[in-house]
Amino acid sequence: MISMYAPASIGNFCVGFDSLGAALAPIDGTLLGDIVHVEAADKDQFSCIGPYADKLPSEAEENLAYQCLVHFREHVALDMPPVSLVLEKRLPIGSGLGSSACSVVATFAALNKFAHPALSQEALIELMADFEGKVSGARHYDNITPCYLGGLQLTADLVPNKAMSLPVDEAWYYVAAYPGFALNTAKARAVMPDSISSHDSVEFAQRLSSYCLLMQSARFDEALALMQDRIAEPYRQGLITGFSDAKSALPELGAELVSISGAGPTLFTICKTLSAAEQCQAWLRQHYINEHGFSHICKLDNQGTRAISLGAKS
Ligand SMILES: Nc1ncnc2c1ncn2[C@@H]1O[C@H](COP(=O)(O)OP(=O)(O)OP(=O)(O)O)[C@@H](O)[C@H]1O
Ligand SMILES: N[C@@H](CCO)C(=O)O
Repeated sequence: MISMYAPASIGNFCVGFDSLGAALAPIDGTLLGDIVHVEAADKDQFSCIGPYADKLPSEAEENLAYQCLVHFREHVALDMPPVSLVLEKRLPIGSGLGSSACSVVATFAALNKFAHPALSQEALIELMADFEGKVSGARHYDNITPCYLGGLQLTADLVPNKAMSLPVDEAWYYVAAYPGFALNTAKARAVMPDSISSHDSVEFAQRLSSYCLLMQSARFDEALALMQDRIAEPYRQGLITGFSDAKSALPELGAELVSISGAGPTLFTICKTLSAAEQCQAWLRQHYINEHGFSHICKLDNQGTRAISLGAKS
């Protein structure tokens, strides 16, 4: 059996709306992401299990992982033997952690490993983006490529091979806090204006290009000082109860940055020390997260999607 794990990710990464994303690895070893199991069977079978399986439509046809299987069989690997495909749905839906991307990436990566079709990495990434775009309201790569390739990725149609990896300060910690309610990505996109002014678009280009060059030059603190989201956050923060309070409170506890993860409602902080990350997490547990939420202190996941053995930590 092939068991493929795909990690959660932060879309937008504050300065890179639809263009910059990072994969997350909780420091306690928790597998924060979806797992897909594929093995040979007498006929194609699909099932969805795991803590968030009951939050998805019960019809297989409406599950992205099943749709990926059908597409793969009909258009990519026509001679693939029948398979049993099990999606272990471990990320909440509409969380801002790239939940649909996780299912799509884990499914295609598992099927790709099982059937070995002649598909380039770029073609596989495009296929993944097509399927994630079906539910999020637009086609973008900023959850897909960090989830698949790991690390921090500059990622878009114009980027060579769809993704370029950026170096990061390995000492930084990221606290990801899911408050316990869903925010639909399409809804969070709909509150944004259709167009932005030439001033704002020039500023966005300056900020993102400077950020990437500074990161590439290992001038991490200067890059961090540029981290502001003027594209999505002003419009989305009103959809996320508690975000403004967290944005005000956490810098006093050592957060260098507080921003929305993807379309929200998960927020993330960047901290330079573990003790600052722990203080931020304690505040978030008390003030931001309800009984259905969770938080993790993370590093970036530099491995991305990978085959795991079934004894792996959950
Ligand atoms: N395997 C799947 N994983 C996640 N969502 C799925 C899956 N299959 C179908 N869906 C549907 O896709 C939609 C996903 O919504 P949305 O894009 O808001 O969530 P998301 O991908 O979890 O968000 P985010 O990227 O912010 O974590 C929901 O309507 C959900 O029912
Ligand atoms: N870049 C996407 C990510 C969605 O998780 C958005 O912000 O809408």
